[in-house]
Amino acid sequence: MINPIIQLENITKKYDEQLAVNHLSLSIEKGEIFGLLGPNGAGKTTTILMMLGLSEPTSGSISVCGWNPTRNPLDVKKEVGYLPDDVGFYQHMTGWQNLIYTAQLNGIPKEEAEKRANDLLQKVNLVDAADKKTGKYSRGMRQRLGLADVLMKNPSVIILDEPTLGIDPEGVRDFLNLIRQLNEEEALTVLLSSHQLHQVQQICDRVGIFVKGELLASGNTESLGKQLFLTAPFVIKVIANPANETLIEKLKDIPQVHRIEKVDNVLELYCEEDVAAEISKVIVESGSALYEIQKKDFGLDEIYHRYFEGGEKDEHRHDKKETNVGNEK
Ligand SMILES: Nc1ncnc2c1ncn2[C@@H]1O[C@H](COP(=O)(O)OP(=O)(O)OP(=O)(O)O)[C@@H](O)[C@H]1O
Repeated sequence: MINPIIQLENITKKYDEQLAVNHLSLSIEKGEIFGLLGPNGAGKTTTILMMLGLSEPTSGSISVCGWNPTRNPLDVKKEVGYLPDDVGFYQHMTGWQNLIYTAQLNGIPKEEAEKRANDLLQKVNLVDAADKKTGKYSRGMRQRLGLADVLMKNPSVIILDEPTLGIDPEGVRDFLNLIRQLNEEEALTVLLSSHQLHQVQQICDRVGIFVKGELLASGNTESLGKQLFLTAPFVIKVIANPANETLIEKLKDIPQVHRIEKVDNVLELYCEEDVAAEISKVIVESGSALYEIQKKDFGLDEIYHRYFEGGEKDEHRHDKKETNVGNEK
């Protein structure tokens, strides 16, 4: 990594005997949007608190904007805006007043604070609600105000813990677009945690899959599939007629094909490489008609099912050959 702004090296965090984070190493580059993704209890919040200097790692080292958060929490606080999952405002104060109050706490001069509050309220689309008490804001409005609030001190990094929780689908889309826009316009580095892989992966440059305190894989979604499903990262879906045992036996002879699943005339071939051309050739040469062949977007659906719907297995680093029914090689 050329220019890491956040770097965790071999971080472990234990709460008494409970291991919350296990030998985590992670680098986040300046200007990227990184998604720390994993089911509840994976250790996401604990990791964030350690980056902010609000919790001390049991072992390992952390650098955020060049600072050690345990030793220099105030220097980290100046550079990093943090939006917790349960953002709270002074409910009797308006959105505008809350922002100005945050500016005062951060020692921002009045004139600059007012200008910044105006700009940010516009950016997060809350100009019309600026004079409304935050006690009357919806969850989505509070999240948008929260974003404006963390940006008041002009941070170089923002960390958002479960930022889409409790927002309706349209609100989620708007909120994520806003994060992307701010990342581009303000050259912000964004770290967000979520257990909603499908929701947030669209705006993340890279994601890390975090399960039971361990980072199982990180990268863009294609590379995640390859890392997590080592033996057969490609799934090729084929509709052929007849899709009988003779054809299946011939397809199994392709060395890169690990396993085949069949439902009616649809075959799904789990392969270690993209051998779609070879598969088409075998089907046509065997005399079957080939109606459709396509590469399935395997990584995300499978990752989602296995890691985010509670289906994760101890054998997570291997492909699930053993769970297949029917046409195992
Ligand atoms: N203060 C604490 N004392 C003891 N155990 C804790 C503490 N905070 C977290 N844990 C445990 O550490 C593990 C990781 O929790 P953490 O809150 O970091 O996960 P998470 O991925 O943020 O989950 P969620 O999405 O539910 O917030 C869990 O098993 C949790 O019970």
